[in-house]
Amino acid sequence: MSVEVKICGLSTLKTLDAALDAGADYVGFVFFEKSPRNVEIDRATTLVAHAKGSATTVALVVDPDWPRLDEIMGKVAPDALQFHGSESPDFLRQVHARYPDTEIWKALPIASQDDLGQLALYLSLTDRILFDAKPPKGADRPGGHGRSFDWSLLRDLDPELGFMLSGGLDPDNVADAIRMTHAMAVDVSSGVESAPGVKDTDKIRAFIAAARAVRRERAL
Ligand SMILES: O=C(O)c1ccccc1N[C@@H]1O[C@H](COP(=O)(O)O)[C@@H](O)[C@H]1O
Repeated sequence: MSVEVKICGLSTLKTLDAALDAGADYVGFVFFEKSPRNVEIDRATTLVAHAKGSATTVALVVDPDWPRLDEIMGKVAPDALQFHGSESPDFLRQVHARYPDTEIWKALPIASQDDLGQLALYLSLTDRILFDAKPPKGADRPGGHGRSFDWSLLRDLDPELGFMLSGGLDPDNVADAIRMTHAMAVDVSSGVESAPGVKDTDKIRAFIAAARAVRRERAL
């Protein structure tokens, strides 16, 4: 069984190449000014063009307005949009109508069993659900804090949902996270950095190798 890997928050060619060479399935770029991983449109356009065909390119956005979304879609042209804010199901329906060829992903913040109730609202509208930890109180961004949540909350979910697990993953814990949740895909940002926004090529390689090792074990 194959575990897919996304490396998010890339902003340089060197670290993007490290992720691609190590076999990342997805590479993510953050379009949120308050994030230390925010990338400008011109740089993102270059990075996405470089990655096209090697990995699925994902633009992470947070409650974007239409001009911002149109700019990202018009210039950067990612394969997928990862909505990481409070976007409503109706808004995502409108995004799909406007960009029918683009995958729509939705991040859901999880801290308790009740939070899984959101799944029913978004499942049929999205190509992928991503579970993330809730941000700390007063945080100025909804993700990318290196915080994990109680993975056992996902234990009874149908792995066929194809959900992606994120939040506080790193090379040392990703194998346990996959074994416990049966996630079909994992996503990391802080856990492969040497400082906020500074990706570390050794950690990227170690993370992908650790996730791939679980794939081999599960295939035995
Ligand atoms: O990375 C960010 O700065 C960010 C900003 C706004 C929303 C989401 C963000 N990151 C995403 O959050 C999850 C978990 O990240 P981490 O591995 O715990 O750092 C992941 O999808 C990030 O891409």
